[in-house]
Amino acid sequence: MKGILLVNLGSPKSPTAKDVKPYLDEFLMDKRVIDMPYILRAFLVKGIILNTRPKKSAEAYQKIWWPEGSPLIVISQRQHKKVQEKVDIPVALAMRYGEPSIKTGIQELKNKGVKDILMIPLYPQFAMATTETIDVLAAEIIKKHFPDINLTSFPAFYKRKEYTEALAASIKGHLEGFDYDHILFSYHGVPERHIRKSDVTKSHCKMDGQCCSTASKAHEFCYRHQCLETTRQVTELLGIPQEKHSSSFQSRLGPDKWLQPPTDATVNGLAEKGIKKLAVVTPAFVADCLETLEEIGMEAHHEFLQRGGEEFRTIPCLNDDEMWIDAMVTWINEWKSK
Ligand SMILES: C=CC1=C(C)c2cc3[nH]c(cc4nc(cc5[nH]c(cc1n2)c(C)c5CCC(=O)O)C(CCC(=O)O)=C4C)c(C)c3C=C
Ligand SMILES: [Fe+2]
Ligand SMILES: [Fe+2]
Repeated sequence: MKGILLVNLGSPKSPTAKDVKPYLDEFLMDKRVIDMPYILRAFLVKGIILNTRPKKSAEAYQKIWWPEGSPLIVISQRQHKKVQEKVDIPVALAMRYGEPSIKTGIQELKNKGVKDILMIPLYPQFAMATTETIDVLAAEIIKKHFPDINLTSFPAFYKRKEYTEALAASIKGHLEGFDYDHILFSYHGVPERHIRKSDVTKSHCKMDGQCCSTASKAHEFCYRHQCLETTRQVTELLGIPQEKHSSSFQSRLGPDKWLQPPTDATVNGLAEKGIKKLAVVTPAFVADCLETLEEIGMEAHHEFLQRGGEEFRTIPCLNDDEMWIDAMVTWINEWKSK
């Protein structure tokens, strides 16, 4: 029998420093997230970051936590339930960090008689820190614990029309009645080094403003290209002119050079340039989470108003939007009928 495994990032068990610490430990000790040799990574994460960040992050989580739990988890559960209602094969949900684990998700499917799994990492754009780490861990788990199960991973879906059309329709709906001056596409950032490491040609990605719009084999695994391409496709579908939109990268952590331009400086710069009505959309996430609800919905919103902006609209992620659920159902049915 065939089955589906949906995988997202994961959240701490509760918004307390005590529960945020092990979550950050597992997350940041992943060599595809902080891609340093083990000794250096352990020094940076266990010796420095874990001393102060859990408390600061817990405070941020407390601001966005829902009575039912972490928004990322609750929304992922809603997505899981809706997809399951629309397909006739078992669907399980797993998280890369924390619970429910990928191993538990595969076990759940196996218990239902599944031998052939389509795993869908819930990230529209490929990144070493997201899609790749899920693929690698799932392959290790299969090899070690479930050698009789066949697993196929669904690639990043940034250019599938079901996704871009669902995103465009959702943005359109959320912009209704809002006569915005500018719309910012804010993607989660990654260090520039991650882009170079994923460059299969070893020479294409220069982060020079040209490479991502020049056709290359590198783009299959270029996060920056896939983000900029997401913006291009969606703005084209919505007819948003060039001068009314831009893209930026949020959530920088650590001393490395991250993708440019940063969202915080971009939002501040737009306000200082006289933009009064700003909409922000976050297409690197398919479920609202700390990065969208707090960093954009609260922090960026506040900074924009402080600098003379008048109206700020955070466009929700796709969450359990029907067109998005139907997009996943279409991909599942296509795979199922192969
Ligand atoms: C080196 C650090 C990080 C990289 C690289 C990174 C890439 C990356 N992350 C997401 C999606 C999410 N990240 C989230 C939270 C989060 N991310 C980092 C660090 C890196 N992310 C940290 C330390 C945290 C935890 C919160 C904090 O302390 O700031 C989340 C939210 C999770 C939640 O529980 O709500 C998501 C989702 C992507 C897509 C990405 C690369 C493309
Ligand atoms: Fe992150
Ligand atoms: Fe590029």
